[in-house]
Amino acid sequence: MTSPRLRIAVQSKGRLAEGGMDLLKRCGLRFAYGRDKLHQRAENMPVDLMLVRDDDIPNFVASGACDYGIVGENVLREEQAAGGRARELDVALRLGFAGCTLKLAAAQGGDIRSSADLAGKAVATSYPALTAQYLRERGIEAEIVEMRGSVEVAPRLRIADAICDLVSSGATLQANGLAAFETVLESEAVLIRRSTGRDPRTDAVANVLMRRAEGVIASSQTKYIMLNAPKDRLEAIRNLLPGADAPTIARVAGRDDVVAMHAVCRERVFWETLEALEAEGARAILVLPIEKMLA
Ligand SMILES: Nc1ncnc2c1ncn2[C@@H]1O[C@H](COP(=O)(O)OP(=O)(O)OP(=O)(O)O)[C@@H](O)[C@H]1O
Ligand SMILES: O=P(O)(O)OC[C@H]1O[C@H](OP(=O)(O)OP(=O)(O)O)[C@H](O)[C@@H]1O
Ligand SMILES: [Mg+2]
Repeated sequence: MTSPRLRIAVQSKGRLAEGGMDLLKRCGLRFAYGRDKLHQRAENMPVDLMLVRDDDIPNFVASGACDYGIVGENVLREEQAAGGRARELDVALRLGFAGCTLKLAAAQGGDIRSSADLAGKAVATSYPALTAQYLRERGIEAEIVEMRGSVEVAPRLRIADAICDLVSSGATLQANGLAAFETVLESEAVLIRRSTGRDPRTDAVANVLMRRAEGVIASSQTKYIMLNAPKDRLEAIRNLLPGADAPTIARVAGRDDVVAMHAVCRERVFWETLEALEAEGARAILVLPIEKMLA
């Protein structure tokens, strides 16, 4: 008897779709070019993708229709706060993209500046269970007004006094004259699965993909830095490298005063870092992307 194929639920279109497919491809999965918009069969591993609405993903995984799913943590936690089968799920891996924050916000310069000010008021949100839970935990009684989207217009329409919605750049809040005052949840894309009762055969395939995904995620946040450093500034330069393990030091042909330093930096390398390195005497600074990494 042939082994079952691993079924992963991925958003069909939207903010998680591209990042999810991109991650899976970088983990080595190859798909036949777009024959079916709702189902993609990997050619080189026993993996099928189900392309669905993101809101359905927690329940598809909980019910066993799919084995794993890629979804925003906000959607997972909302389904869990609402009760039901999503409570049988856990986060197998944090995926490091689609970062956003679920925040309470109200009119800039208005009377509502903290959750305590929401007593007796109305809060519009697409995340009614998480919002209610947050307020309940603080002993605040407020009315929840559920909206599917465009939540930021609610105060202007006098549907609600405040909102609880996702914020990324903050541009939507600002455009609507709103200011955030508290964070309900920090979110990013996550890989979810049932906590118990998984098939060990499909799980073995998932484990291979997760190990690769860890490498892809780590390498996308990691850079390889090469530079020439004056010998007497080595310690200062080394201390400026963000999240670097012990660097490699090598001789530079024909130079006694300078060495080459190579290091893997596990944190983002900003222009400011390069300028600070240069100020310490580093020269020929190269920042290279790392394509794959197994730690
Ligand atoms: N402004 C944002 N910046 C970054 N990530 C976001 C932002 N808004 C939402 N997200 C994340 O991306 C996920 C999907 O957002 P998207 O807008 O594509 O969903 P949707 O409109 O519910 O799509 P669907 O049609 O599949 O139901 C959200 O659940 C959240 O985790
Ligand atoms: O902080 P920003 O970068 O401005 O992003 C936040 C906005 O993005 C999302 O909306 P989306 O575009 O998905 O529209 P929606 O209201 O239909 O959900 C979210 O619901 C906010 O409205
Ligand atoms: Mg949705």
